[in-house]
Parts: sequence; structure tokens; C-alpha cells
Amino acid sequence: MSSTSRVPSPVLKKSLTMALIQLASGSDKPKNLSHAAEKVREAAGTGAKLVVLPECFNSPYGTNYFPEYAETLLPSADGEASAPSYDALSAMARDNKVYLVGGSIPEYNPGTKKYHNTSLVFSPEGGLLATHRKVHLFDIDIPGKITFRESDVLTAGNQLTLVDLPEYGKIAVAICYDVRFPELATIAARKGAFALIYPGAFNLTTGPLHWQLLAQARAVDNQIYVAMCSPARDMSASYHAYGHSLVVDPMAKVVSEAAEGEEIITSELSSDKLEETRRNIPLNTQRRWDVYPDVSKGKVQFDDPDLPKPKE
Ligand SMILES: NC(=O)CC(=O)C(=O)O
Repeated sequence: MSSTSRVPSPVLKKSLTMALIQLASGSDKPKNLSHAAEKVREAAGTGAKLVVLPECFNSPYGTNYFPEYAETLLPSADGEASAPSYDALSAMARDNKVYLVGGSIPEYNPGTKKYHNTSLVFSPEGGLLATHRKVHLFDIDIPGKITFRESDVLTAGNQLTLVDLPEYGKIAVAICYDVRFPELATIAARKGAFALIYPGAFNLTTGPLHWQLLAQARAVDNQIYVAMCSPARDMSASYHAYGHSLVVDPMAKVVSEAAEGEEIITSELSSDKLEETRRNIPLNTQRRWDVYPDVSKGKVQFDDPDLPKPKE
């Protein structure tokens, strides 16, 4: 028996070239920012209109680094916000006339005295379109392999993030470990997102097993594009990022993939592929809401009032 209620299809109004920058970053923040600016210019030069940077692109990745590199996106009670990465990302978007998913940066909120792992999304005019704080913190313990506890320092965000790119449609932005939670992806897809964008930094234990698998799983379940953008691997750093930034299409085919080093990969996202996938495998008219509930119909938070807003 088919359900009669249809889930809206994701809308991609016209083809979109997306570039993922698998950036090599180090411990020098100003250098990381100017290097990112160079690479965004290079990515825009390929014709990309949506450019993505990796998780923690302006700092090394590790709980000990978050406080040292954190920026205040919200002004403190007695003064201004100090956010060189916000200003640099805004300029990269504006100077190159691209939508920019600015990877993520460690954020300090002076009001709550809490740290977050935060992604900022900018318009081609350089305006802030959205802020996503990592909702699921990376706390794992695989004995003898990797122990990581973001929650020792960070506080999780409280909202799902959909961003409207007016000429193209909606994307969802989340960060790394968020990809392991299918509900977030499914809700975003059912709210009309045509792509899920995850700045991320898997490692050499979980990366080979799960990175591509999770991207393909989120794509095949939701019949939308999935992009995962990693830092380049640096074996002299304390955290060894997996690399292999990739884009998966709505049929779950890997359409573009980086190796381990610094690299820019580009992909063409097409509405034809979205429509063809949904026509050929019509999951959206076959769901059984009489047997199980629609996760997107419960209470979903999209508007955490505590999030940084665009600077005046
Ligand atoms: N770094 C992360 O947030 C996630 C990760 O490495 C994993 O899930 O594995």
C-alpha cells in the first residue's frame, strides 16, 4: 500500500557548480586565513558558485586548541566581537561572488561562557546567511585507536540549519559527526534541501570505514547530493585527518573525490539527476506513514535564538 501524502521534492532551480577545498592548515591562524582566501579565489576561478571549506580550517583540530583559537561572534557585554575569521570569510565570499560554507571555527560565546564548533555561511555579497553549531559532539573511545571528547570543551548547538540560496534552492549545513545521525539529514531533505553539506575531519581509524559509507548512506536514503569536505592530511599534526573530500549524487554515486593532500574538487549539481533519481525510484510516494511516523513532522528546531546574527 502506498501512502497518499507526498514528501516535497528537493528543488534545485538551475545547475550549480560546487567546489570543495581540501585545505592544508597549520597552527598559524593569519596564515591559514590568507591561504584559505587564495584557495577560495582558485576555486571560484573554476566557475564554482558554491565553495566549501573544511572543519576547523583556521586552527589545528583538537580540544586543547579550541579555547586558544576561539573567536567571539557575539559581542561581549563590555565590547565588540573579535572575529577575524568571520571578516575574512565574508571578504572571500564577496570578493569572489560565491556562496561560501566557511568550514567551521572554534567559537566562544561570552554571554554563556561556552565554546562551540561553528560553521558560518556567507552570500556572494559577503552577508552572513546562516550559523550552524555542531549539534552532535564527537565523543568516541575506540581503545588502542582513538579517544576524542569534544564535550570536554565544547557545547553542542541546538538547531538544524537550512540555508536558502535564492537562485538555486536550499542546502542543509551540518558538521562532521552530525553525518552519523540520519534524522538530521532526512528532516533537511524532507524540508526541500537539494544537498547536505558537511565540513568534516574524520580520522585514520573511522575514515577508511565510515566516511564514504556515511556520505552514500545519507544520499541514498534521501535521494539528494551529499558533500563532505575534509582538511588535507598532515602526519605532523596531532590529529590525522582522513582527507578524501567527496561529493555523492542522489543515486549514491561518488562523482568526485580528493586524495589525501591539498586539493580542490568540483562537481556539477543538476536538477535532472535529482528528478531522474526520484522518478526512477519513487520512494517519496511509497512511504508508509500509516506504519511509522515522519520524523520531519515532530518539533524541529531551526531558530536557536542564541545564535550569532549578521553584523550590522
Ligand atoms: N571528527 C568528527 O566529528 C567525527 C569523526 O571523526 C567520526 O565520526 O569518526
